[in-house]
Amino acid sequence: MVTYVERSGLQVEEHLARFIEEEAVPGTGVPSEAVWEGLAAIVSEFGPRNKAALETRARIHQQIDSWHLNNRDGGHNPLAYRAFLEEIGYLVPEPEPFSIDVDNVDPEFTSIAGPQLVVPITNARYALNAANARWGSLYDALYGTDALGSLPEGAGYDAARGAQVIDWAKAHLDKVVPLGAGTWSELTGVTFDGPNLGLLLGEAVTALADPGGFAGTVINPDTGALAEVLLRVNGLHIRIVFDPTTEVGAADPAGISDIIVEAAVSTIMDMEDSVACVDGPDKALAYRNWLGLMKGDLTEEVRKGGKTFTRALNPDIPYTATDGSPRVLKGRSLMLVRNVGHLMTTPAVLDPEGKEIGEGLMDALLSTLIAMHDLSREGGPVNGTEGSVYVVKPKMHGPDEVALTDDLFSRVEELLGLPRYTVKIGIMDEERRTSANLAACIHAARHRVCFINTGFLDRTGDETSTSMEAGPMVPKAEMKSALWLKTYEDRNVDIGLACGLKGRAQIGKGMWAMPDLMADMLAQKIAHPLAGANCAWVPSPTAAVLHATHYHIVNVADRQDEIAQESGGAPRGSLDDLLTIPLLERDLSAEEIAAEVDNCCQGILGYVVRWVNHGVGCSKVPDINDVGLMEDRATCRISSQALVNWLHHRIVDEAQVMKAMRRMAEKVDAQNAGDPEYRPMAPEFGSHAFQAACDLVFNDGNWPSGYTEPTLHYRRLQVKAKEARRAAEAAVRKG
Ligand SMILES: CC(=O)SCCNC(=O)CCNC(=O)[C@H](O)C(C)(C)COP(=O)(O)OP(=O)(O)OC[C@H]1O[C@@H](n2cnc3c(N)ncnc32)[C@H](O)[C@@H]1OP(=O)(O)O
Ligand SMILES: O=CC(=O)O
Ligand SMILES: [Mg+2]
Repeated sequence: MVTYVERSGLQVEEHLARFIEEEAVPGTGVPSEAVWEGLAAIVSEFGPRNKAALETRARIHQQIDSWHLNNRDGGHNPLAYRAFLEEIGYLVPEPEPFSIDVDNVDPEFTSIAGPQLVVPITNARYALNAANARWGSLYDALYGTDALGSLPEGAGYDAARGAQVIDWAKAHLDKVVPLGAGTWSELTGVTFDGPNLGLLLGEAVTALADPGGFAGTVINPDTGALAEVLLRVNGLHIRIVFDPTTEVGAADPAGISDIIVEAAVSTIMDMEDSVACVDGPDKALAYRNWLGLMKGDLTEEVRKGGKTFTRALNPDIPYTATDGSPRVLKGRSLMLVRNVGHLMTTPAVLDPEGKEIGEGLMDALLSTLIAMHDLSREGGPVNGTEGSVYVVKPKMHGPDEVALTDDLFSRVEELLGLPRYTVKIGIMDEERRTSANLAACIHAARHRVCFINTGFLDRTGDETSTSMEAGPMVPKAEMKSALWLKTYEDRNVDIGLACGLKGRAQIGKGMWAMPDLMADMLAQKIAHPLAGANCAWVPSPTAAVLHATHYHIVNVADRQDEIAQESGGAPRGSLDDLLTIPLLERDLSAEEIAAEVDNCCQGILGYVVRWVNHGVGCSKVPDINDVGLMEDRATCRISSQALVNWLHHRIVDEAQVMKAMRRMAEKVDAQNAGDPEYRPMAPEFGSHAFQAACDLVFNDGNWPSGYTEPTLHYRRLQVKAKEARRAAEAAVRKG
């Protein structure tokens, strides 16, 4: 039973109300009443506009469905298709050439290219780790993963493996901060005097090939000995740590014990696709962790390797610059908060008619309110130094929806007494109507856009969903080489550059979704900076460390200039290429079909079972080949839409998919057998978790845009209600 309290005509779930009034509001200078009145005003002013945007989505979807049904037999006619899309307002006129006009954006967006980490905000242990992932050990990342081709064996330090790691890391330094003569592995010591760094190679002394790469030193305050030499490559710092008292340092000719790299330059604290927040208490948890991050006092007891310790946010790092002045490096990643999109409503707050309010409306006000603690902080490490709040807005369809977000934040600023455009927004380019009108979308937020990012996972789901009636789609793996996707990635960069994002905002690329395959990531993800992206998403701090090495090699600002020159300001790939539907144009063998069905079913079930039963919004789920894949709502959208599409076009039938679902449920149960909290789906197949997976697949396109949220929320709420009932009955029995 949910308990609500009345606030300014709204019914607010009690945990959320208490959190806002007792924890979030104090210290902001904004009275609680103003927050509730503000929320009520936003709900009444923006609720109808939000609803109208969703109706437009539905209308467009239905028009596109009809068009395909009417035109499917004559073969695809791109000209007629494009004219039709213009006619229904799916494609809007391009704005006149313009440059974004945004002020007070932190250097992490404007000038420092590097990895962007994403983390579920509801997991405080991970969120703290993420904020602290601004810095990470290159030695540890290479040693502890398959980056160099194999995984470590046993628990102790393997000196031979360590030697391989050190060789790789020093060879990397040779590439990105070379010495005037010799190599980093020959280094026996250093001297420093003002801007001059002397690098000793036995009897010989050399300098950095580019002396400007020396940024400063850290001296151990207890011993007065040199603790670190700071280098800077393409704006990113590298800390060479000297500690001959450690096993690694003692064995190193110069006493180097580690190489720490500036890794997660920015981090998205995610309230969207990697979390499972379905009610007031869940939303309060997400907001509470954001509050702790913004106040700087979030902590978490961590039990690990038989020890318990308290994890807190790292302090800044003091050092001495080459001119002798004391300076600090930021100890934490620059944090953004990802709000939910325009689709969902939340039972956490009911409007005066007793209806759920738009969850995105609530996120906008409350996540900005909470960030005011950072804006007003005096002393202590702050998040941004420029007085801005960074919000990522996902899943917007086209420029009108971006304008809605822009206006919403203007109203939020007004209500909270913040200067106009304090809130900067990151636009996820992850719905087809946004990609197809990207310049107009950027234009709609030109005074507050701090990034555009190709969320290719949601975007792939939307590709299938939008063109559901056009025919059967290629298998998931073939989507990656489809014309639309290459065009989408190229055009995003080209349009971003043409709209003046260079030096003012990030152009970002998507997630590496195989968290354990670090060798592959090291080999492949350099493609993102090479493509002109000044950030790209990684799933973990370790991945951030390894991906950082790519930005040492590639100077993104230079790449952006080259790309702009090559493309001559016009996007590579045409709009027609972008709109090319990835239809299946060959016969698939029965084995190919069965493998795709199994693969999709396993991914969906492996993700959904933890979401629905345990409220875990992002999981590493082993695929058919036992490779752990990052699954979140976007990947679940892809897999479920893939099956919906093949069912709809009779590539497979319901019986075949249901059989695969049951078989894969058994497999997922087996994969989770070691988890005492896990509740198996087989042999009954009647649980809400199993039903949720079936709802997503056997719905014949009933969920708007193929989103998974409606069914996941519904099923999770059912499970939570059942658990609450059981707890109440147990309490009664206990007396
Ligand atoms: C399409 C999109 O929207 S993508 C964006 C949404 N996706 C994400 O946010 C991905 C975030 N990543 C994750 O949630 C996790 O990395 C998963 C679920 C993929 C894998 O999690 P696990 O199986 O627990 O990871 P694994 O066991 O390999 O590592 C756990 C350790 O890494 C840390 N870690 C893993 N991922 C992260 C992260 N994203 N941020 C911070 N720390 C992390 C944990 O804190 C833990 O370390 P600790 O014991 O010191 O606390
Ligand atoms: O949000 C990211 C995506 O790929 O979707
Ligand atoms: Mg997404």
